[in-house]
Amino acid sequence: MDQKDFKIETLSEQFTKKFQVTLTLREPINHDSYLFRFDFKNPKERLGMQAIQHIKISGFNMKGDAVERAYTHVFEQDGYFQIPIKIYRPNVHPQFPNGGELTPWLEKLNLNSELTIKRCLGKLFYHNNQFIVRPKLNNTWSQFDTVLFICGGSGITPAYQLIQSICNNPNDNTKMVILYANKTEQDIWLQKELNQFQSKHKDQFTVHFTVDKFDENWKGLKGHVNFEMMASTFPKPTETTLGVLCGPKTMNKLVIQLYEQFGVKKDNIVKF
Ligand SMILES: Cc1cc2nc3c(=O)[nH]c(=O)nc-3n(C[C@H](O)[C@H](O)[C@H](O)COP(=O)(O)OP(=O)(O)OC[C@H]3O[C@@H](n4cnc5c(N)ncnc54)[C@H](O)[C@@H]3O)c2cc1C
Repeated sequence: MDQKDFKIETLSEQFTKKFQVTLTLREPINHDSYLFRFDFKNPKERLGMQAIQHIKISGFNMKGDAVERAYTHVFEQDGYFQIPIKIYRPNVHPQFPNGGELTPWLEKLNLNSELTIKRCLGKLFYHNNQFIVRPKLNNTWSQFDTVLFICGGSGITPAYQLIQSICNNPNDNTKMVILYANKTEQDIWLQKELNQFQSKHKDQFTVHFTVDKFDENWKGLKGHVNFEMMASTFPKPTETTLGVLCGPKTMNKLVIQLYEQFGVKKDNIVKF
């Protein structure tokens, strides 16, 4: 697709059609997360979306009510795609005795079950070195020299999709720096893959991990993301700096304030 040909309306069918996929694999990643694999009926089919778009999975809560949630695939090949999913189990967190609505159902779903998904247009559209910020409201392509990311936990997946797309596009020299926050090192998703992107694209991509709890072997950053951490890891923002974020609600609220305080233009701050 060429930039000039892009119109949200032309993609509307892609984003309204619901279809069935089969859960074929659920491999543990750590204590509360799995890599889910979903297969299409047609072994040649793909999600075929631009970065950064997600899907919505429909399912049920424990009461049997229909629930829909957003997920971002991190890998796809002909016939299937994979998504890491964190499970919010009941009776784990004192504030949330019932756990999450959809993910406990996903954890218990039998392999080879069919489930319904649909493709969705996210808050940022990337194609060929250019972006549309908030594509539901705006049709203007912009170019950014630098993309800053602040992600927490499972919020890495949309960022990873964009990092992958930019690093794999030889015509895109956009610089990227990510601050990725987790409770412990075991909670970090895609650590190996992010480190590999950093080694392969030294001049373009830098990743910084920060964790709340650590032992004496931990070499990364420590504690919650704050202004000082941003100042020591991010380049000074300009008009063409994009600041993206994806994490838990309370973290997102703080990160938006931090980006503004750090000098990222308000219009260039995007929450996935
Ligand atoms: C664009 C986008 C892409 C996303 N991509 C992914 C992805 O690739 N992978 C992924 O895992 N998620 C992703 N998410 C998050 C996902 O959409 C769901 O919000 C998440 O799976 C929780 O769904 P739920 O119905 O189980 O929980 P909900 O009922 O929605 O409740 C979730 C909230 O309840 C609280 N909570 C409930 N139980 C617990 C518990 N045991 N411990 C701690 N807190 C608890 C937390 O505040 C948590 O945020 C994405 C979200 C967006 C917006």
